[in-house]
Amino acid sequence: MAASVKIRFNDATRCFGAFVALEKLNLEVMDSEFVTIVGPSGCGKSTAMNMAAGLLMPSSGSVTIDGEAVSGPGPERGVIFQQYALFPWLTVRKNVEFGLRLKGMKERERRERAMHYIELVGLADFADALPKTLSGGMKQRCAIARAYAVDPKVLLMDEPFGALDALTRVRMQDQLLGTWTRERKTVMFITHDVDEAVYLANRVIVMAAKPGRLQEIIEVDLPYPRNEELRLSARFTEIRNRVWHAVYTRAAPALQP
Ligand SMILES: Nc1ncnc2c1ncn2[C@@H]1O[C@H](COP(=O)(O)OP(=O)(O)OP(=O)(O)O)[C@@H](O)[C@H]1O
Repeated sequence: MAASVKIRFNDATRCFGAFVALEKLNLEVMDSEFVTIVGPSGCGKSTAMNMAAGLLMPSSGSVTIDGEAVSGPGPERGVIFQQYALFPWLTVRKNVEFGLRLKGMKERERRERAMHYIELVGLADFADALPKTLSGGMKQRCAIARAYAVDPKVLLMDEPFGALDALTRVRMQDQLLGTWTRERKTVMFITHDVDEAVYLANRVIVMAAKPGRLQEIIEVDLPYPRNEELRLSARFTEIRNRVWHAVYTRAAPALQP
């Protein structure tokens, strides 16, 4: 069966006053696809994602999810930012249960469901811990479990691993891919890290600035599951170099003196 379009940006444009932050973005993200978005600072990555999240409305054009125009935030879209945004006074489990409580789920079911996702991200031993006792990587895993628990159709992730050290980051990438392989949500993931963009994605969306716009789409025809060996392969290096070239030579020409 052919994959259906999950998220569609249709000439999506966003201005702030006279400033064009994003110009006529046309992009289709397929159901169950993992796309990453890279590009220089200010190219409209977060603007595009916030429009899909319903946190920002297009000035013209539209963004649809399953063919329905996005008109505000909704439970079918899980949003994860670089800052972990956990409730500091709630334990890991209570944080993960939060959205389920809002949905009116009964306590027992809520607890079971929360624990399932807490185990999935490897935090079972920390279910009763408060966020302040967790490392950055653990907090972000908690945020991911919380997003997954409400069973969104789409995960929107804005530089979720940007604040993590290199080793934790690589581990988080593997864990996220493991979860994605099992659950097959549609994922849009913003990053500044070209290696991360290639390692995770089916396709890398390269954007350019002034005005923010789509520059190029690069297919990543590497098989899943992906692993460290793959990162060292000639094919990975070749694709990484293509993305690098698109971002740093074409989307972000050298700064003028
Ligand atoms: N609320 C706002 N008011 C005015 N300008 C804004 C607003 N939000 C974003 N912009 C501008 O729009 C442009 C695109 O911003 P956006 O945050 O989408 O870029 P980005 O590609 O995500 O950047 P970065 O990689 O630095 O996070 C930037 O020049 C930014 O200054």
